[in-house]
Amino acid sequence: MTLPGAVPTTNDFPELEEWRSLTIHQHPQWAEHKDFTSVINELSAVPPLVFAGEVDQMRSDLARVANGEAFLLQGGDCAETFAGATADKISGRVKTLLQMAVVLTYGASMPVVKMGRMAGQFSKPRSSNDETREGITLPSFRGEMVNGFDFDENSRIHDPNRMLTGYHTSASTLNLIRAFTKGGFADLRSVNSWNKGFTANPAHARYESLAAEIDRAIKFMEACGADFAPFKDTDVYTGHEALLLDFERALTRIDSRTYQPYDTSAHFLWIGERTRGLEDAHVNFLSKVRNPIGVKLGPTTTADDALALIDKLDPNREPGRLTFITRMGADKIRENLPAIVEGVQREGAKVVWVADPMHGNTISVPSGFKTRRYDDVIDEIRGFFEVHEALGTFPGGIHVEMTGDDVAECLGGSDPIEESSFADRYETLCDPRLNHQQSLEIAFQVAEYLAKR
Ligand SMILES: O=C[C@H](O)[C@H](O)COP(=O)(O)O
Ligand SMILES: C=C(OP(=O)(O)O)C(=O)O
Ligand SMILES: [Mn+2]
Repeated sequence: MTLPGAVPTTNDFPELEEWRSLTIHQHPQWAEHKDFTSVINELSAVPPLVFAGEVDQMRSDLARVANGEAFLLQGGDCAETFAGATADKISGRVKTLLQMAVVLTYGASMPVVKMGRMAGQFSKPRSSNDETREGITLPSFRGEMVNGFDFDENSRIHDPNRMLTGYHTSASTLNLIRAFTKGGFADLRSVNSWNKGFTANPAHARYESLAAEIDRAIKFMEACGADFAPFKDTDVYTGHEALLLDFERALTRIDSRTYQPYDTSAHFLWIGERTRGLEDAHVNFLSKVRNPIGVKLGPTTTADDALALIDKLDPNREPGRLTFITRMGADKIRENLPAIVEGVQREGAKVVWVADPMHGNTISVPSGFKTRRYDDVIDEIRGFFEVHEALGTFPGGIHVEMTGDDVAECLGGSDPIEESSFADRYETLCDPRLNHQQSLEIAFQVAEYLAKR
């Protein structure tokens, strides 16, 4: 659609400023910082990280998920780090995501929409504002776009200049994701061959037959002379929690085709469990941009909460606009989810339902590490599938904290991670992630459920 006249600017959209007068939780204390205004001015002028057309494409891909015609895989670090934006680490994560996606595509017999918690996942809501170690209390670490992880007074200051580093690190990460996924690296046959490393591990013998089926399907396509050119490229979208509204507002631009505001910091943005207050700043701001939006729903969510969020964030009931990411905990999902899904069903709204099996299953072990048990993660996913199957709704996807590295942060899996490995291989700055093997195992198990549906 081309509209006549000059393209408006964000100044022509006063509703983009409404959030400023509302209650805002989990926001950095940096408005008085001497560099705050210059940073915001700079961020308001930098090029967008994503284009509105791609955002629209993702919304329509998610509409297919809402309609039960595609499955969503969203994964990446709990908290990305600036130092972690290296070619090796980014390719490890992209590779793992693509490997999972191939297995899920086969299991679901449908396209998989792929989204990294990548290229922008640099800010964290925390349970507590402060952290105390050996009698010293400092502000909590809130992600590298806010403050530093090192436990010293200087590092924990909320510094708006970090938003600029966050922007540039997101840009270089996204550049590499695009290069990998459009430059032949994502070729279906290579991705499938990487999965052979997983099944070669005797601990994963039970997944061999599924892996062999996928391999045979690809060989069959080759034998038939199928053209593999379209399978050399793929789309990997980006998404992060839209926590820092200063940053999100500064990256918002008016699309020259539609004259509508888009938050160009990522394709997809979600609102966290701690900031989803209906009348609060985060819900207000995200209701004003055209991106597909997610909301995390924790164990206290009621059907009325979900319906009110739909009215605010998806008043036109547009499939693909709104994703509910449920994170109840393995022990609560079967009890809490049905009423919410039934309420949404009664209303006739079409949302994407996604399971985050991580955030309701965090525990602390005596050595002090935060962890999650692989079995709880799988159990929450299983509960999510059971509820949707019973209600006739579509379990649209999974959202996991994962990495391509061989870390030891979550317990268990078929090649089990034990607590004794945490001392050497626990690297996350916030929540524990599934390592490469655990991530693939989740994909194989979910593919088995999807194949049975
Ligand atoms: O990633 C989610 C939250 O930021 C995280 O779970 C909060 O962790 P905390 O309870 O240690 O603050
Ligand atoms: C903060 C997060 O989750 P939640 O809002 O569900 O706690 C997260 O996804 O890292
Ligand atoms: Mn997390």
